[in-house]
Amino acid sequence: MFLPVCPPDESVKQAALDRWDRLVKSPGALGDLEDVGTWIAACQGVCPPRPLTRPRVVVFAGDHGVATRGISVYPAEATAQALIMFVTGGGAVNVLAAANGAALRIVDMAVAAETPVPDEVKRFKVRHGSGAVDQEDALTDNEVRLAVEAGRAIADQEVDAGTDVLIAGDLGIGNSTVAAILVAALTGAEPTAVVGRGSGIDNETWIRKVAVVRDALCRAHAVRANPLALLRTSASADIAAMAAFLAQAAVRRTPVLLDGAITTAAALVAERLAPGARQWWLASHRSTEPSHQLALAQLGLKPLVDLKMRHGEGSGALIALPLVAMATRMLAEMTTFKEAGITSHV
Ligand SMILES: Cc1cc2ncn([C@H]3O[C@H](COP(=O)(O)O)[C@@H](O)[C@H]3O)c2cc1C
Ligand SMILES: O=C(O)c1cccnc1
Repeated sequence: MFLPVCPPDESVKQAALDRWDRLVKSPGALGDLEDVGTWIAACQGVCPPRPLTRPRVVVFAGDHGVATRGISVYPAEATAQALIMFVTGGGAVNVLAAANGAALRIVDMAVAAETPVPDEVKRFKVRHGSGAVDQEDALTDNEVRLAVEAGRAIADQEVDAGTDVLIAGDLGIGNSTVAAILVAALTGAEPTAVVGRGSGIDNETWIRKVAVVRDALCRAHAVRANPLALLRTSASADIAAMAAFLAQAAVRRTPVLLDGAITTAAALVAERLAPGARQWWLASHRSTEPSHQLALAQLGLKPLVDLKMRHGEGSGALIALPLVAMATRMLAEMTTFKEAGITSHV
């Protein structure tokens, strides 16, 4: 369904590692940033790497039937209100995208309400709200196919428009419940181990959320080995599109900064849609959601920063973007010991 994923360039990776050690600093002095710069160079297939100048963010929005189970601080209507707010500006993602000079695209995949947003925002809309996955499938076979096609097409459009790094963001009340279900289904973790505070829920709501995840897991169990069937049964149109977007970015050899619990749950499924895709992804930050930790562990990714964020929208990835951009520039632009005429004792 997805073309094979080629790994980032191994010989360029070696050239980058070699270059870091010739730059005017002691070996390893820039810590994890050296790995980040090396990764960007290997993704670009060139060392020194080009500076990151054309980041693009895509926010995938949709409602989730489980929101009616009382598992969020916010009512389901907040999704549509936040969607309008993103389109007009004022969300964290708007501020952070602007601060980074990143192009921002908002995509309504399955928001329940009709909203006065431009047609292009709704162009890929699959339905009005995805099914409540504790009791019914999120999508039909046709809808999951449309959502995956949308995610793939959006990745292709963004890559073809010229980008050097992509970010996916999420919007949808109840989506931390759906993320927890997917992570539990794919890691075998218990509901109590994946369920967190989401938008800030209290203990009583947390207990309800665990029960919803437990019920949904019974339905997910039979299909967990089949990523498309899992998306249809237990995800949503927005998360299905996000998974396809992450997979296709890797197919198109474009690095992606993952955000928090929701994008990383989508990434867990995307790695199964397009094995090896994870080599094109960087874990930007560590969300406070426990499902995020488990998903990152399965993907073998280590978060760059931990600011105790749990916001989604791509906010954690946009916070990490300047670090990635600076690591890339240091690898490209710092002078070498030889050029500077500096010698060391070793
Ligand atoms: C105004 C607003 C902006 C948001 N931006 C991200 N989220 C995040 O919080 C929600 C997930 O938490 P839960 O699973 O507990 O509902 C999602 O909308 C997610 O995108 C927001 C939520 C709200 C209300
Ligand atoms: O980790 C996240 O991205 C997250 C956590 C809670 C709510 N929304 C997003």
